[in-house]
Amino acid sequence: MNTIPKLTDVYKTHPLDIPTNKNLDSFEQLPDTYDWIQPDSFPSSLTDPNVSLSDSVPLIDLSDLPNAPHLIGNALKTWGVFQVINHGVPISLLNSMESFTNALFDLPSPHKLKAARTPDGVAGYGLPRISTFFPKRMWSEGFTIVGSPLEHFQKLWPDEYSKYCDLTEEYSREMGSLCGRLIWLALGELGITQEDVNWAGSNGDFKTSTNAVIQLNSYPICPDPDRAMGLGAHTDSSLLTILYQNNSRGLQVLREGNRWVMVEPVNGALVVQVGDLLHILTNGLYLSSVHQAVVNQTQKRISIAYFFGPSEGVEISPINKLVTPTRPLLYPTITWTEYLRKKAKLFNNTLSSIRLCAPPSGVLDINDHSEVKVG
Ligand SMILES: O=C(O)CCC(=O)C(=O)O
Ligand SMILES: [Fe+2]
Repeated sequence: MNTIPKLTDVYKTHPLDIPTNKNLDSFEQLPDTYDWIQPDSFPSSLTDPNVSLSDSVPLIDLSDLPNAPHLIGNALKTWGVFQVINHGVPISLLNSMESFTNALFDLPSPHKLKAARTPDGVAGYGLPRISTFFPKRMWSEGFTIVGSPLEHFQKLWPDEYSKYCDLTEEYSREMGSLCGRLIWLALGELGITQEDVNWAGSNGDFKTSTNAVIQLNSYPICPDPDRAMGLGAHTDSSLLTILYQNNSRGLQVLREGNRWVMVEPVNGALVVQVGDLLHILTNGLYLSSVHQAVVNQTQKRISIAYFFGPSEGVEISPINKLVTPTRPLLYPTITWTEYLRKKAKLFNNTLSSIRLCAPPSGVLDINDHSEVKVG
């Protein structure tokens, strides 16, 4: 019998019953329940003077050789995020995924609820799981795909489900191979080779040792965007996340723990973010990106996040070569499932809760708010 806990079982021990939003498009005024009280742990957002106008997230051309790997390494050490162009994922595929995502969220509410996520499940339609950690509701809805979406898609599109299954499968394949490529470029910059990562598979392609989750997000037009929040500040639990936001602004990343920077949309670009597990794998050298999504009054926004992580049962620990006398072992060995279980309870305190010793300076500690100015 297989006793390895499954990713889809993460919430079995910690069910969260999050009621879905009313149809957000119908509100002419922001209801009080969505009037966002700035969480005291991070600086506030759009209208905050701390939103930086001068800093911008690195934009890297993957075909720019031999410079790209070095630029990636630098971006991940200092920002934990970059945008990439010439990434090799066909623009037509990105366009199709965007149309599909719009089609999904444009379905009438009762129809979407046929594929609602259960309180102890991971996949399906619903509010962001992180909603429970914030005092007010978020101006967004989401749909999570783990493994095959067949059952849910059959409920949503009884006649057309197979074309959407094929589309998400192709998207997953393309994103998976891009993630593998990016991870090796990023690790190569730290002097890490395939021999140092024994779980990557015999030819290092991660094919049998990784898992993925696709998160579709929708942010309807908001009557009072300065008081609302699309998705509260968080880090992703993945190794790497690739986000497609097309031409719509909304994603902000926390820079040096004290100011938000808007990730300005670039045509055809993908946003690459370090997740908590890559931060652990690199013994804290690559920063887990703290980010949030804000909303706007003029244009509905969608985003598509692809979370790339290790398969169930793969144990992640800091790579030996990255543990030195000046950089002691920061994190214990942990699987993605174990990590997600902790995160379901501890949210943004998870990394610091498992940390084995104080981080050397330069490691972003999302719980160290001493420098953070609260709006
Ligand atoms: O919509 C965005 O820009 C961010 C989405 C995100 O951070 C997530 O799905 O984890
Ligand atoms: Fe995220």
